[in-house]
Amino acid sequence: MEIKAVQKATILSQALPYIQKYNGKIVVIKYGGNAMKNETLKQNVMSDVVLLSEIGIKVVLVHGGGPEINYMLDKTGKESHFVNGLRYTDEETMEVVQMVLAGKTNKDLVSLINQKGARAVGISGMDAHIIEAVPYQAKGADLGYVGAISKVDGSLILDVLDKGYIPVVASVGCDKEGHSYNINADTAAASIAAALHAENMILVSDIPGVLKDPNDEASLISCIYLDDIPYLQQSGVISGGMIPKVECCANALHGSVAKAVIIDGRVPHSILIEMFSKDGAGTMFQRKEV
Ligand SMILES: Nc1ncnc2c1ncn2[C@@H]1O[C@H](COP(=O)(O)OP(=O)(O)O)[C@@H](O)[C@H]1O
Ligand SMILES: CC(=O)N[C@@H](CCC(=O)OP(=O)(O)O)C(=O)O
Repeated sequence: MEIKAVQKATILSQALPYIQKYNGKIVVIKYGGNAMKNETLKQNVMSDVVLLSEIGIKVVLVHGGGPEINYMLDKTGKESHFVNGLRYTDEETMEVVQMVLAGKTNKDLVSLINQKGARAVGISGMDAHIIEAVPYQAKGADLGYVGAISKVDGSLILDVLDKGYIPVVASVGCDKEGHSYNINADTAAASIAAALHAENMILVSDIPGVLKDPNDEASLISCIYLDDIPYLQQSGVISGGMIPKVECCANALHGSVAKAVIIDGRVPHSILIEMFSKDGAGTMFQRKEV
């Protein structure tokens, strides 16, 4: 018992400088649908979010909910079709995406945070023009109502933070004519993190990070420099949902976010380990080798 207490005190004393570094700073945490499938895991991640807020860190929670969208589409007999990790989104699919993300998933997370003693405000990228979208058109792909982000207005999020609430943001955007767009949640997190000049953007998934071999969880790449990314893409090391994730980490760093990481939400307190330990967790993205 005594040894455990000493170990805990040591961990806390080592964490103190990091806790001080983040005080009053903005951290954007993107919570992906794959890491929401398990209730215990969800509770753990939300407990960490609440703890960060309690110690004076301004946490912005941006969330996805891909598996839940799949489930609802399945129920209505609609098949999901992905191109480079992005869901082809026709009008019917868009309705389901909006219902799931801005409705069920958003409010479930808000409720969990509130139960843990903090105060969360659930919004979507459509509120107060947070995410202005245009049709996504990269590489000649027509993905229907998938949105690329043309502008972010972070003022509502800043107001919510200043009042001591935790903003919980669903990744749905809107164009100038008021049409809804389906935004990949990693993309939404990176653009919001850049607009708010966040200290850290943490993408929480259910994999250890970027793996050299996606079938081998022990093959974690713990640090990726921006210059390494084209090789990882061209060689096929990253595919599917990892493509937007890696692009987003690069965009966040280009957009003045100090640090971007992909971590494993299945590891208890992985967010705290990432932020408050020397070695961090998962895969960290850096501008250049120093
Ligand atoms: N090199 C890689 N390392 C890890 N995962 C990879 C890699 N390449 C492709 N992937 C895939 O990317 C997925 C993570 O993206 P995604 O499913 O969109 O997660 P989330 O829902 O958490 O945003 C992994 O489950 C894996 O199937
Ligand atoms: C365009 C696009 O693909 N949008 C995503 C939005 C949700 C999301 O990104 O959820 P995860 O974080 O759980 O993957 C989708 O429809 O699944």
